[in-house]
Amino acid sequence: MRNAPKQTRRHLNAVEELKEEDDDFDSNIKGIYMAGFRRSMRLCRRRAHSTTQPSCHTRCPSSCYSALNCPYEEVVRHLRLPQDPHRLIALTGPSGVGVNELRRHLIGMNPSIFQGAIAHTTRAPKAYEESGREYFFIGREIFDNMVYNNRFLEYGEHKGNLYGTSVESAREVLNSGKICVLDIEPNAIQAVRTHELRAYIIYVKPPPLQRLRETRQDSYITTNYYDNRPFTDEDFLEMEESARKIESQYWQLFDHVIVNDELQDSCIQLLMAVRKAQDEPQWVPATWIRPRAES
Ligand SMILES: Nc1ncnc2c1ncn2[C@@H]1O[C@H](COP(=O)(O)OP(=O)(O)OP(=O)(O)O)[C@@H](O)[C@H]1O
Repeated sequence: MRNAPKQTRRHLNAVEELKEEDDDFDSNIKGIYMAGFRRSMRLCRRRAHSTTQPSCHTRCPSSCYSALNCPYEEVVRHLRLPQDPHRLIALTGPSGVGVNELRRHLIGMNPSIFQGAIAHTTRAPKAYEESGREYFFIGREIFDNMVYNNRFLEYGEHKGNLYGTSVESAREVLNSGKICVLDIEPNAIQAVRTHELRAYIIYVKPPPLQRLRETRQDSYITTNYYDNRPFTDEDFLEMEESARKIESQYWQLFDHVIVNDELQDSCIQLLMAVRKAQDEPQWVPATWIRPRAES
């Protein structure tokens, strides 16, 4: 689509406008409700990647302490106690690598254990939608207020509507005893690495180019024009370039890396990583265990 001639592009823009109502990703997959799994949010993120002016924003952790700016971070070995809430699982990676696919599979494997966080939006609900099920439908003023009060882990604008994942939504899943599984942009990692959410960060890495070509033969990439189309080599190269940038900036914050080659293998690796995160001792920032030592 990036190379579409002007005439085609104009036509695509018109199609895009006509399809404005179809912004969201299918919310009910095999009878399992996928709260928080939304194409609109992903498209908003993708646009942020392609411009220098980010349209997605993330929350500054309460202390604004940044492990990114600090060459060393004090860590301690920590085992979650059975009575403690689960650690949040945050999946991240370059666009198109399969972050959502893996998240969807994980939740689908056992929806009574894994759950996404319900997002907030300022867009109007559709006839079949209920606030608190597909989204929390709120007015712009309330949304702005939530932004002002630092209540979103990340938020962004898409087609004039605001979308965001709140700390409370994630907390609610964790407090219910389930494991909250989010897909986030790398720049939101800091927002979930908190004493409360204790996020376990899983980076989804693309396999080498030849394996991308082989494994994605029958896969489709979601474009900004809402038409799913087969992957091209240009998409793969873009994905690799994006992966390089993400890795150079965030590698030290990843708890686990999954090379998303064969989907089935990746799903098994993901399940094992999630179990380890919850049930085995892990290195975590010392400030999570002794919050006061942070200042
Ligand atoms: N291991 C894999 N093998 C084959 N196809 C895959 C694999 N992983 C993901 N896919 C397919 O690649 C496409 C893009 O995956 P997905 O939508 O999960 O990307 P993403 O990382 O969430 O990126 P974005 O947020 O930009 O959509 C989907 O069609 C998905 O089914």
